[in-house]
Amino acid sequence: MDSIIVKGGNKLSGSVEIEGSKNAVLPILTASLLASEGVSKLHNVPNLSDVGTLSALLEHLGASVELGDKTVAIDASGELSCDAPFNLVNKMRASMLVMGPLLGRYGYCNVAMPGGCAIGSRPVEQHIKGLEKMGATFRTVDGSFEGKVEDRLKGAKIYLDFPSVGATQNLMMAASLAEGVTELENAAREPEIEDLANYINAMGGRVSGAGTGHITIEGVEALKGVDHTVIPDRIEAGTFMIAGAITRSEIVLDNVIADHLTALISKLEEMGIRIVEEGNSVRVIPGEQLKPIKAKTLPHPGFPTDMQSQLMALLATVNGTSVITETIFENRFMHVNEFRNMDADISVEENHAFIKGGRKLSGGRVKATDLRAAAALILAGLAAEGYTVVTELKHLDRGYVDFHKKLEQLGADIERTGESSTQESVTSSK
Ligand SMILES: CC(=O)N[C@H]1[C@@H](OP(=O)(O)OP(=O)(O)OC[C@H]2O[C@@H](n3ccc(=O)[nH]c3=O)[C@H](O)[C@@H]2O)O[C@H](CO)[C@@H](O)[C@@H]1O
Ligand SMILES: C=C(OP(=O)(O)O)C(=O)O
Repeated sequence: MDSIIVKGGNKLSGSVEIEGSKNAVLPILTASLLASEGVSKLHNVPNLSDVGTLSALLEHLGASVELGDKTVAIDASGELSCDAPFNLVNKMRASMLVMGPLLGRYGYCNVAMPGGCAIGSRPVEQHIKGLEKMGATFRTVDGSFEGKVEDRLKGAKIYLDFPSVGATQNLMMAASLAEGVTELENAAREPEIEDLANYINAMGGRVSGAGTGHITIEGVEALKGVDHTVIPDRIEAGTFMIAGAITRSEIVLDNVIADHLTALISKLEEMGIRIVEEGNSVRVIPGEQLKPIKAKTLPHPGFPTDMQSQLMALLATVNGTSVITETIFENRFMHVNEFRNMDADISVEENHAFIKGGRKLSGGRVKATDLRAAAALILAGLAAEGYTVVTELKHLDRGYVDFHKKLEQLGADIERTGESSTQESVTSSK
């Protein structure tokens, strides 16, 4: 079984290059299905297993997908199939994002339900309700959502009960080929939504207001393939900010949009860590004595749930009691037990975690419970006494390119053992 072994205590120094965003490239890959002519070429694509998984699904649907060095070329101009089977959908939630493009282009989709996952049940009723408002009808057959549209989707006014990232993306894509204008109210405002809107607009679409809670989409007759460069991964960047902070080391992160990280940066500053912008780079300068804080996860521009476990690792090294409140996913404290195995003093009441920090963490054998927990446990290992062994790395490979190699380059004492000790994420999962 693959594992990462970290010996804690090393200081880090130097710089690290941040990859393109996983959560931006996945919807953009599915949006490529909207193009009935031309080829899309995506740049700054991270070499992640999720990209391989989704590419395999697009190929199953009939698109041709060519993976290169940080690029993917997608030709979806031929006739596509509209059936996304369970074995290709169950590995990742983002597979649901083929629904909007298929309904928009063909008026039909049959997409298996990915089901719940470690961090919560993750229902999709906001996706379905919005698509129904645009004229689709759904039935569930053998665990799949079969959606049909008479003729063509129609623009509609849609209010989202919660600013769901995935629902906003699915509806934006569907509406781009609908007849008339769609207005999304209480839409998600994540930077990845803006990146998707920019891609759709370059393809010939008409999306305005992305990045705000009110998005307007004017449907067009057809879209075409284009070149697009994916935005930097704000969560990978945030994870490396914490790598600097948890080892009390000054490091530099290259290829970062600091404006996408305002909530995290403000929390780190509150703790006594300076984050200095230097063009497209940021320098992380931890103070000597860090302070405990309170943080609450919220939809963007609030503090991201995808940074919650990494922040918890850091707070476990800071004297005093910190409190983290998780409001996005009902079951995203699975890593707490693993941190406890490293001697962290953390208690959980409902959706609040109380972290009594300052006691030296000790190495141990721990299991990644989800993607971000994998990174968080490795970060904790950097600060722990002795050796930490982190297993279940399939989660890590979904979202981090060469994580251990990047940390080693910065000076960490870390190695990866097992079959895929050299990460070959994209090709191995396709
Ligand atoms: C590939 C990708 O971009 N994944 C991100 C995306 O996931 P994803 O798009 O799945 O996240 P959503 O914003 O949709 O989900 C947030 C919350 O809303 C709930 N919900 C969502 C849809 C719905 O129809 N009904 C419903 O109740 C979910 O169960 C969850 O509790 O945003 C999450 C929240 O920032 C991030 O953690 C994920 O990394
Ligand atoms: C939860 C995450 O991703 P996904 O929605 O793809 O599971 C994440 O990136 O932390």
